[in-house]
Amino acid sequence: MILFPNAKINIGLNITERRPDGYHNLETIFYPVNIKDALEVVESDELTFTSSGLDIPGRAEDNLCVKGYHMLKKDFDIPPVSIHLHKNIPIGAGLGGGSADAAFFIRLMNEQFNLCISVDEMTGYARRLGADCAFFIENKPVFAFERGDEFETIKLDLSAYKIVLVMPDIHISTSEAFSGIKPTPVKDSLLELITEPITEWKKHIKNDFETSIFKNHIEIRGVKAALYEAGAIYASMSGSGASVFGIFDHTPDLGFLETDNEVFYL
Ligand SMILES: C[C@@](CO)(OP(=O)(O)O)[C@H](O)COP(=O)(O)OP(=O)(O)OC[C@H]1O[C@@H](n2ccc(N)nc2=O)[C@H](O)[C@@H]1O
Ligand SMILES: Nc1ncnc2c1ncn2[C@@H]1O[C@H](COP(=O)(O)OP(=O)(O)O)[C@@H](O)[C@H]1O
Repeated sequence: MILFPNAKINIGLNITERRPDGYHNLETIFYPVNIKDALEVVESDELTFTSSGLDIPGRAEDNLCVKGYHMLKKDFDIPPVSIHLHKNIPIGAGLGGGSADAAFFIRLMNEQFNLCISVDEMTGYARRLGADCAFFIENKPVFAFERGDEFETIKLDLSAYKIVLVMPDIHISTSEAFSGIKPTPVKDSLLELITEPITEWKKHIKNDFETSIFKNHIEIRGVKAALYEAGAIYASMSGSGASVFGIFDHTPDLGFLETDNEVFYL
């Protein structure tokens, strides 16, 4: 069976406090976007993992799909499988690509081997693999809170707009990004701010990672400024970076960004 795990963007990201477990409480909007990997699972004599497309740092046994397999194997009588991942979603980008693969792997195994795992249980399994992994089980726009793994569904439909995603040649790991953060409580919750017209978002909706990441990587700040100059209604770095997205009411000409960055018109 083949599934196509998609990326997400974060619209707003407030990191509010450090938790005793070493994680941070945060609030953000997760919104699914149309940039996808391809994930294939075939029953086999032994567990194997191969990949094509973008290079994935780290060993195959540390891939989140393989971790997902071992996690499920403890609780279910599943056969060995050959996993093939074609990687297209940029890595170290704040797009949750690895988390999407892991969540789609759980969904795929559930369907392929009739494991009868409920959506709530799949969400629980996904949460064990990574904070934003749980979002990709239902894969609908949500307000996320606590570690970013508790959700409230929101009505948000950006299909009338053009979303452009720009990936500079810089990769930032999530833990590196958290090291530059001083948590701050929020005045106005994103759950309220997101209901304002998109034209108002620029004034109030921010990503707390931008301050420290922009200080260390001035090029990323430049990409965001360029998106606003090109007419974006709203632009922001996604998650812990390094990708930046712009929301437009038309398809912009961003040819000038394409020499130094990868640009996706979604
Ligand atoms: C912070 C976000 C916002 O979208 O960053 P992105 O990865 O999407 O950029 C995500 O929730 C990340 O989710 P995910 O990438 O699954 O995080 P994990 O693998 O669980 O954690 C990686 C590391 O990030 C830090 N971490 C992550 C989530 C959180 N709420 N508090 C944290 O402090 C921890 O240091 C942890 O060891
Ligand atoms: N299926 C996968 N796809 C991408 N990265 C993966 C995968 N499985 C494990 N990883 C690891 O996760 C790291 C990317 O995580 P992170 O920096 O949080 O990225 P992102 O910006 O995509 O959320 C990679 O460096 C890689 O070592």
